[in-house]
Amino acid sequence: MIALGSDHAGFPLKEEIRAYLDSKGIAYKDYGTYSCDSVNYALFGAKVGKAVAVGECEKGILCCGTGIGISIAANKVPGVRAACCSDYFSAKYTRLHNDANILCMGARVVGAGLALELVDVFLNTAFEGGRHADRIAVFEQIEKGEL
Ligand SMILES: O=C(CO)[C@H](O)[C@H](O)[C@H](O)COP(=O)(O)O
Repeated sequence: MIALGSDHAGFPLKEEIRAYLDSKGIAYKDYGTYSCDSVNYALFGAKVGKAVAVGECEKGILCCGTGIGISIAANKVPGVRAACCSDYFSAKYTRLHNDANILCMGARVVGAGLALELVDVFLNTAFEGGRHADRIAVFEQIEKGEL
């Protein structure tokens, strides 16, 4: 199950992604927003972040104008590794090396064509583990205030 979320700026891109997931038969839960009316991106970053952190959803996809504000919000939730990406290489390697669990994109940065490629590689690339797992373990220490 994929958690989807956006603010008003990201809403049109979220709709494109929703249609793409439907076409691929990929299950998702849409945490809003549901229109272009102005809203605060942080609320939706938090909703999707929590859904992923508690295991209600395996991964998340978030969109705002730049992808940055909503990624900052999601990353405040312990257990979230949200990556704001606008190129294919980053979307792939944030899975391989960072085990990112939320992909964030800017609807004012990337077009729908590229965004769907990023979604595809993000959802279909497995974490490499090994030395990268040791590095990710340090995130947890940071979250616990040990570092
Ligand atoms: O948080 C952001 C910047 O990282 C997002 O791009 C928002 O979507 C943006 O700030 C919203 O701007 P608006 O002028 O209120 O539409």
